[in-house]
Amino acid sequence: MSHRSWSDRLRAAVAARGRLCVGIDPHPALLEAWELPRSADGLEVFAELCVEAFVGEVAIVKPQVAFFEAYGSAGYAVLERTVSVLRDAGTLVIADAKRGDIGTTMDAYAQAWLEPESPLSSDAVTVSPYLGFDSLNETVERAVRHHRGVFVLARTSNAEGATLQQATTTPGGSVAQSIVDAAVVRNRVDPDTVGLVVGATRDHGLDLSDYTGPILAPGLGAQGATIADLADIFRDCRELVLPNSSRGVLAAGPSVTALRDAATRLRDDIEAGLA
Ligand SMILES: O=C(O)c1cc(=O)[nH]c(=O)n1[C@@H]1O[C@H](COP(=O)(O)O)[C@@H](O)[C@H]1O
Repeated sequence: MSHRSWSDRLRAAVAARGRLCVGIDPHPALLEAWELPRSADGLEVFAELCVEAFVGEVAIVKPQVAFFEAYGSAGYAVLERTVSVLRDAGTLVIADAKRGDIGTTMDAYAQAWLEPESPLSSDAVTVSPYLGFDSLNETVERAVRHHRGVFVLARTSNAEGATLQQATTTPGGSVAQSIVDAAVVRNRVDPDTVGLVVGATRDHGLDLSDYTGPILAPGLGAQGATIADLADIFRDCRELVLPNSSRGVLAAGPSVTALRDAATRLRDDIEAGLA
């Protein structure tokens, strides 16, 4: 794969095809709506239709690992094929695996998602910093070595995140802000490597003024966030806001044309709304 930095590859992809990150989240209800079996075979067709619809149109695709893992090794085999077909076609892949553990174990997760020779090798992976930001050090170092990215949960889109993420730390400031601040420091060494996850569903209350890296912003559509919300919530840092929608786009399937139209319409609306 390319030896260009993650930052260069991400910025070039966004410049060419916009900021939208479409999710591949094969919920059982969606398999049913698409008249596919709830099995690894159904998953495979679902993923193939998504790939056909999104490749060449959107910059980034984010498969939600949980919906593949639910089918065990057969589901993982589908995920491996999906990730590699997308990447071979020049679409950036963020594996939404949300891993979080002690550093040495995290490094094994990082090996799975970020090592070039791994069958699950992706351009970036989502991780949880809630075992301590420094538990991610080995993961971030591996990402830098292989020109990949890491997206760290800061302020998530779900209501339940608030009590933990908005709690005040010993030095003062919220837990979520401490994650932002740690990302700012780490990115001074390797720009853009540490991305943040900040939900689009509410005002995050974060000071993002020193942060210039990518922000994955889930919550559009099914969780109720709108493009106007994005424009408002991220008013000072729109350049690398990567809005994510999964069910909001996937509801248009199973027609490849309808899926592609839903994705390109949303992509164009986002570009207009965040201009
Ligand atoms: O990391 C994520 O992508 C994520 C973080 C977050 O705060 N909220 C959130 O919804 N997500 C993921 O983003 C996707 C949102 O899906 P939809 O609600 O269908 O658009 C799911 O795969 C979630 O797991």
